[in-house]
Amino acid sequence: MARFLVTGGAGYVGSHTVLALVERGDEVVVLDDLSQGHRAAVPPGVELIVEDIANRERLHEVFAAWRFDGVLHFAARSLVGESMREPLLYIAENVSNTLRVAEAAIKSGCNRFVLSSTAALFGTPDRIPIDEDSKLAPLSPYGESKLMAERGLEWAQQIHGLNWAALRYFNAAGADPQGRLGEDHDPETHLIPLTINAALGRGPELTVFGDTYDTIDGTAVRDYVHVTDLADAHLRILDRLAAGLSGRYNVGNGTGYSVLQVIQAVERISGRKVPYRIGPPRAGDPPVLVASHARLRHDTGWTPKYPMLDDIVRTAWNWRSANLAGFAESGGTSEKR
Ligand SMILES: NC(=O)c1ccc[n+]([C@@H]2O[C@H](COP(=O)([O-])OP(=O)(O)OC[C@H]3O[C@@H](n4cnc5c(N)ncnc54)[C@H](O)[C@@H]3O)[C@@H](O)[C@H]2O)c1
Ligand SMILES: O=c1ccn([C@@H]2O[C@H](COP(=O)(O)OP(=O)(O)O[C@H]3O[C@H](CO)[C@H](O)[C@H](O)[C@H]3O)[C@@H](O)[C@H]2O)c(=O)[nH]1
Repeated sequence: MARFLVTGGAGYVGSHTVLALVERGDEVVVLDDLSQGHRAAVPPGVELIVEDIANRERLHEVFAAWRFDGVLHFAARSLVGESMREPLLYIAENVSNTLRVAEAAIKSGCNRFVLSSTAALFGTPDRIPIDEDSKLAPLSPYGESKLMAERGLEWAQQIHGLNWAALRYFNAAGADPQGRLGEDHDPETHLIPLTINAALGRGPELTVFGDTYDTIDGTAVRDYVHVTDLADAHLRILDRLAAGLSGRYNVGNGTGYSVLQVIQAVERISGRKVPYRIGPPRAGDPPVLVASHARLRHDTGWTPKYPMLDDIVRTAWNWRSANLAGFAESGGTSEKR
């Protein structure tokens, strides 16, 4: 059994990963300021420290007190659109917070670090599928901030011997197949929950951002990867870091689906019509993002257990239709900044 700190562990991808760690018998402490996360997303028995990771002194105290074997760093600002309005805030916060967590880890002797990174590093990719050697050219301050964080960690490896990995998620999607957790952001910007809310009549009609791309039906194509598969990638990477092996990995299914295909999947699974209209393309949206996960599979044996879009959408639909008000229904609160 090992002990891990999970920053942002009350959020979407973090909470699913916490659950997977607990299920395999690891001890977990969550550090989250609940600006987006939910108390109810933290499993019973897991210590939740409500704190801003920008608090350097507190970080050092937490690392010194718990002597972690590793840290999984999810906490970040992660809205691409917001980053286009607040570039300096995004870069300053995401980079400095990541490096603060790494600094506290190193100082306490904890030398396994996993960074939640992103496909947004690649901007408009030079080839599909995107492998780890594809050109890095972020189109947003959000993507830039994650690239800079990766570079900082590389220096920490060279100079301090930190074993670290960047997991560059493509589009995290779906919900715990047993229905214990799901996706609940405020504001929600992600396609699948927005489409489900539109089908449920609980949100506005969906706007499809552009239908004139050079794709199967003119709408943008993304690689939706099940959040439980993402969680599994973290567990495998932690084992690899224990063997002293660092690396950067793209994490996606290797299959792309268009926005209209997602709408059709939600209609199939829910049995309801999705009200939508076609709008203009969203600034900075690449037409197609699809991952090669060959490196991750080769190095860790990872393969997606839920690669089919219908399965991804079904788990998201099951959770949302059973929790119409999200985590608020299970007594959870989000303590907004
Ligand atoms: N969801 C995706 O499709 C996706 C894709 C690529 C990368 N990522 C990255 O994965 C990570 C998790 O994404 P998510 O979708 O689960 O986001 P999320 O917003 O659901 O989770 C982030 C969590 O971090 C917490 N947090 C934010 N700032 C904090 C701070 N300063 N101090 C303490 N806690 C703080 C929030 O309260 C929240 O619980 C992020 O780093 C994001 O950039 C997500
Ligand atoms: O109302 C909407 C919302 C989204 N989309 C489209 O649906 C697709 C998926 O959009 P999301 O906003 O769900 O996700 P993104 O691909 O924009 O962004 C995700 O992947 C990025 C990597 O490229 C970042 O990592 C980011 O954090 C993560 O949310 C895109 O083609 C987008 O244009 C719509 O048509 N209408």
